[in-house]
Amino acid sequence: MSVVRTTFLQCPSISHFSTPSSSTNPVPVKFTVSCCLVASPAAVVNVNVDKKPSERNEVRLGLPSKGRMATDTLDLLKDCQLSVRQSNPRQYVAEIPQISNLEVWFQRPKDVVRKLVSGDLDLGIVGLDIVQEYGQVRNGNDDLIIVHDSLDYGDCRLSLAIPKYGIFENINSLKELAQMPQWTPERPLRVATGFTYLGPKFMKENGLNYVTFSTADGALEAAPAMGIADAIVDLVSSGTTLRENNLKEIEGGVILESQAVLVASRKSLMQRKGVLDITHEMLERLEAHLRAGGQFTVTANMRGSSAEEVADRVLSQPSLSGLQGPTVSPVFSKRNGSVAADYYAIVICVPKQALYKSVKQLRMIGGSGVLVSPLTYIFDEETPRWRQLLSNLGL
Ligand SMILES: Nc1ncnc2c1ncn2[C@@H]1O[C@H](COP(=O)(O)OP(=O)(O)OP(=O)(O)O)[C@@H](O)[C@H]1O
Ligand SMILES: O=P(O)(O)OC[C@H]1O[C@H](OP(=O)(O)OP(=O)(O)O)[C@H](O)[C@@H]1O
Ligand SMILES: [Mg+2]
Repeated sequence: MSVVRTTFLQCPSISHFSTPSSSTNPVPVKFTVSCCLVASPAAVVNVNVDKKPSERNEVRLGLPSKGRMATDTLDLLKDCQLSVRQSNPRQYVAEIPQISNLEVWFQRPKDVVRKLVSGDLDLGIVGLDIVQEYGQVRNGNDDLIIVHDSLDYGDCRLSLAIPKYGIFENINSLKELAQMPQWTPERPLRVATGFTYLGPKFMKENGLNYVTFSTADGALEAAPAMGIADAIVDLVSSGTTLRENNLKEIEGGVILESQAVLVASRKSLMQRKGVLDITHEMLERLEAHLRAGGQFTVTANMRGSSAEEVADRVLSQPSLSGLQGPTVSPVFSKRNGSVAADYYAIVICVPKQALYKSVKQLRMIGGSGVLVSPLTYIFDEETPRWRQLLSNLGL
């Protein structure tokens, strides 16, 4: 018999228990809620308050209202020429003037996901960890669709960590942790986590049977040293917080790699007018911007007998093929009264990491006057993510 029990360390407004279950049955969970709900005055703005959610005509995008994702999300949208216009930082509704009929709602990341599930939002940008934790992906339910899975910020991982000291000193893998004789039904492994769905699911899937869970709102890394827990499941990025609290990650202990994602409600995509078009536009802009972020445009002059001969020289170098081969144009000059092209200008896109290598290769084949500029957007043919979304929707 396994023990998977969840109690709260702090802020005991919600108690959350589960009864012991066999490993094949889902854990029945009972919630006891003992808090009062207070409507936030700022959330009651004069937008559609008299309409049922299904009756609204506007498309709604949920963005993180606070925390480390908030600014980065606004910056990313701005870089895609989708600046969010918020008349007052305390107002939770805003607009993106570039996209008509779109309302932006600022919410806590977990509420963005909950509201996507409930149909009160249509699109959202949050961390993948939050989508997996709160997105009801739980019962094989595919209400939410990840439209863009790597927005290139908010990188972190959800990881199990244990103390470096005491009985854990020589434990370096999940397998070793599971095999420790200390864990029994009477004295289970105590894990503190804010991820009360993903944490227990991971432990169960990995055969850790005698485990009990508790949760807190922050500073989880203190729980082992305080004697409240043996291990924690929390987000890690640089690893500094773990290190400073004498904790370590172990082999096999990464539950999820996360970064910011664009997520949509399947129902909205299929049923609400305008959602699919707005999703397409956002996806195109995001892809074009993110793709460009990794590249420079490089131009150089090269002496040659013809455009083909110059192109041949450029293509002989592995780092100079660009996105679709080089653009080669004649540079005309007047000599002895007649116009001739002795030089050619070449334009290529080069991955940022390969810049110096590319410049050296250009020089080697006779390139001079090399100019390097940042790229803002690369709009390619229809993005694979769009095709994937349509096929996911059966369209
Ligand atoms: N250390 C980190 N490094 C990078 N990204 C992180 C880190 N911690 C969290 N994130 C990402 O940022 C998201 C928001 O985290 P943030 O800490 O801002 O909010 P929160 O922890 O839910 O709120 P709060 O800390 O105010 O209770 C997370 O869901 C995750 O995707
Ligand atoms: O690996 P690191 O770079 O040290 O980051 C990890 C820390 O970042 C997050 O906490 P956050 O700063 O969001 O504070 P919180 O505990 O209040 O959420 C997370 O909960 C870890 O504590
Ligand atoms: Mg945090």
